[in-house]
Amino acid sequence: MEGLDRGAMVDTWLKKYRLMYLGAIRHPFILGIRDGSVDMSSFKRWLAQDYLFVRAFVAFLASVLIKAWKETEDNSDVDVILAGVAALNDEIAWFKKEASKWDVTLDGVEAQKINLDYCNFLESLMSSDISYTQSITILWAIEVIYQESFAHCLEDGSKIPDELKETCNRWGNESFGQYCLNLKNIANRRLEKASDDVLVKTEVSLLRILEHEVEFWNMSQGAS
Ligand SMILES: Cc1ncc(CO)c(N)n1
Repeated sequence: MEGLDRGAMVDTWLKKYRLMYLGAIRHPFILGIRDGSVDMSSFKRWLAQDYLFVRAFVAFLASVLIKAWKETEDNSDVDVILAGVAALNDEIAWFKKEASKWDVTLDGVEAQKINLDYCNFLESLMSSDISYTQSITILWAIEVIYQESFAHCLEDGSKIPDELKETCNRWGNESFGQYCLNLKNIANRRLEKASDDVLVKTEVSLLRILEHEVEFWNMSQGAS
């Protein structure tokens, strides 16, 4: 794609798909958490389903780690991803603790169709046929949507109920924001040198992630 400034490919895409992106990071479910009107049964459904999603996400992250190890020269990308792996370890423990606080059972909970579809898509992205450039960009997209969604809940004027503050902090905190920025910088650096084929594949999968993320919030509010 000659003539296109690829220095900040990810930012170009965010502009191009701004409305869809806003649909994901300013979803009514998130706005409900921010203003305290969220239906607690929706929150509990989200909690159990997201736990299942995160278990699949662990495997996806491991696949990105392997690609980074194979395809990068120094250790810096691997270190960024490894920090993400460590954070997911904490996250899984947090889900278990949070679920018991809300009397939500995680063992034996069944994934809803929307969740299964998303997990299947994620699994297709774990294949060794998918380039490191595409996977790191997808990793960034999945993380930044949660980061921007929950950071918005913490911004001025929010009325989040006390018992949901921990959830918002988990993804809305500054160090998670820094992690997302690190992922974004890696993605931009890789995309700058990517072939047109990789660029097209990455853009298409990025759009699908946006759709799956919106669907995931819809599911939390009862869609099936
Ligand atoms: C559905 C979904 N997307 C993104 C994240 C970020 O970790 C998550 N936990 N769940």
